Amino acid sequence: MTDSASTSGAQGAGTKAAYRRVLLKLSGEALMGSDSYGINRQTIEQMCQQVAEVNRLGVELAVVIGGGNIFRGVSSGAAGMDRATADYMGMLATVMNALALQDALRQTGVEARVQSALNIEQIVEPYIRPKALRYLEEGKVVIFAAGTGNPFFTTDTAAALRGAEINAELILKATKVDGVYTADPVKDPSATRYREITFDEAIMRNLKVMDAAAFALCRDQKLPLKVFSIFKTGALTRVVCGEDEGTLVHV
Ligand SMILES: Nc1ncnc2c1ncn2[C@@H]1O[C@H](COP(=O)(O)OP(=O)(O)O)[C@@H](O)[C@H]1O
Ligand SMILES: O=c1ccn([C@@H]2O[C@H](COP(=O)(O)OP(=O)(O)O)[C@@H](O)[C@H]2O)c(=O)[nH]1
Repeated sequence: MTDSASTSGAQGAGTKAAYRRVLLKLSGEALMGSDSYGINRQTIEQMCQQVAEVNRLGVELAVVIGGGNIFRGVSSGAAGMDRATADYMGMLATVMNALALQDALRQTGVEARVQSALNIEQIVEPYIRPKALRYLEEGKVVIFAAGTGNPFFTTDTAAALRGAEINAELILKATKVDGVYTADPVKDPSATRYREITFDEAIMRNLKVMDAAAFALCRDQKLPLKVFSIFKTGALTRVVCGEDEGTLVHV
């Protein structure tokens, strides 16, 4: 936990934020909600409400959005394709999600800017770090699209990378499960949830809630990570307020 809340002025409706700047990794696949493809309207609206709440608390929020709801380089739909080509398609999928999220946030009354790691300037502005920092200081949500801009990576790694670049105090991984478990809870119902765990232990135990490259980058940069459910109402605010929610992964 940081002590920045006292200096951030991040207060609202009796709730006090524990962080000044955070990076939220939003799973593309989780955006599908109960659908089998694309973006579920109810899920994205619910997420936008939560983002708006955090924005109102005065917390600077950047988002890295995934693309698994549309295309994944390693999916069966990409079987037989050149891996790098499939990954570029996956990155383009994240740009579509970023635009959808920006639009949904605008409808919720939150100003957001999209920056892409791949140049598609007719659609979104390119990633320019100082500009992203300026937007954050202005209270705008910055959505980082196209992952790291490189094939063979994931948006989890992009979250760790951008989180380190913008000096985020915490990476928030909003996903389909409510934390890190002793085993994949989808496959093993007897798995139990950790309240906290170190990066080394998570890597050593091969707990696959985030890929190893992302874990390693967070660990090396001493960037703590909270894993929590995208579907639990109010969970994002509780995490940002330092409450007991999900799993904290730390050095
Ligand atoms: N030890 C574990 N604890 C929690 N989730 C796990 C674990 N091992 C595998 N998972 C799976 O990892 C998924 C989240 O990671 P990932 O596939 O990267 O999803 P996302 O689309 O959120 O990036 C969860 O839905 C869960 O089923
Ligand atoms: O830096 C990156 C980020 C993403 N991707 C591609 O984009 C897809 C979608 O991202 P991801 O699987 O991380 O999305 P999520 O799991 O959040 O739905 C990946 O499968 C990769 O094919 C990539 O090649 N490089």
